[in-house]
Amino acid sequence: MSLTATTQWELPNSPHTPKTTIPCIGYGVYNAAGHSSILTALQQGYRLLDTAQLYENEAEVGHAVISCGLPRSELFIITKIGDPKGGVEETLESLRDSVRKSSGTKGKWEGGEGYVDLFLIHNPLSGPEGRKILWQALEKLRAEGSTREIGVSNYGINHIKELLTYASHPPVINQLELHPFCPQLALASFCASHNILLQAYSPLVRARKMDDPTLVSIAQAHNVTPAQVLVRWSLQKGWIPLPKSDDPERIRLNREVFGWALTEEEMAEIEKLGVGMEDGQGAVCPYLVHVP
Ligand SMILES: NC(=O)C1=CN([C@@H]2O[C@H](COP(=O)(O)OP(=O)(O)OC[C@H]3O[C@@H](n4cnc5c(N)ncnc54)[C@H](OP(=O)(O)O)[C@@H]3O)[C@@H](O)[C@H]2O)C=CC1
Ligand SMILES: O=C(O)C(=O)[C@@H](O)[C@H](O)C(=O)CO
Repeated sequence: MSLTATTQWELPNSPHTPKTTIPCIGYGVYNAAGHSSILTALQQGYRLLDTAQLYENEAEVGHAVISCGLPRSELFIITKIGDPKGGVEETLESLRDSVRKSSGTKGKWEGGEGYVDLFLIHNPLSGPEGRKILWQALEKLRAEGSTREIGVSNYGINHIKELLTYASHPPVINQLELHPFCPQLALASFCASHNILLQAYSPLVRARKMDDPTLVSIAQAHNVTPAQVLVRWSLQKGWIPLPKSDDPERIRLNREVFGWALTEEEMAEIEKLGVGMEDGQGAVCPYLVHVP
């Protein structure tokens, strides 16, 4: 299948018929400057926005959803919760608060129409009991229609195996740090074998490798930037990259990754950059997939 700017992937583990689809690229808002950057991203064609309780900008995402002029059905809004707020019911209230903020409107449980498309557990740090409370609250949120899908982030193989012992449906997505310097090969292959799609966070390696000679030389060959090579590599791996920028020109360019492709040889050359970094040595975020 050829990739285009409007390609959507089906979520194989979606419990819905037809299965929910998700844009193949998104805009991440961690540390983003706010409403104006988010609106620029939407104007430039991004339709997926990735926020979190931690980022303290869910309300700015909600404001953009309401003010951007696009039909809500064209947007895909993701948010995340880090830890439980007591038991399942208290945690459900916290999830609902996020839905209200991120959708910019009242939620269904209070007579409104607000919903998000995907709610993730941000990381596995709350331990086995906490993770179970979070998932049970998320299942309730999905059951009432306040999120279409639920999933995880920074989950390692053991966390997913644990989740599968009590989940009514497997997670649709695992959002991970994924780029050439953090390839997470074993985890990526485990997720693929369980139909869990991968979202690639920090796909630009937080701009730390823009002068890497391999990336620079491949970028020159295609008359693009090293950032575009990183995003295109991620797409061709079958992941959903979430590049972040506050610069309008970079926001535009980071998504100009269609209509050209990396060759198999270039893909393999970039893959080699991660040899020896399979256990997270090249990670730029705290490496969480091995926490108990
Ligand atoms: N689930 C999780 O635990 C995590 C999720 N995420 C998600 O992933 C998103 C992206 O990850 P993030 O960590 O922000 O890192 P990215 O890899 O997207 O890098 C962002 C950095 O790269 C710079 N940059 C962007 N475009 C270019 C370019 N074309 N050339 C040079 N520099 C550029 C940005 O600066 P500038 O703005 O000035 O352009 C910024 O400093 C987050 O916003 C968040 O949504 C991120 C981390 C953890
Ligand atoms: O962006 C996120 O979702 C994160 O959890 C990370 O950015 C994390 O907070 C971090 O990078 C701390 O340095």
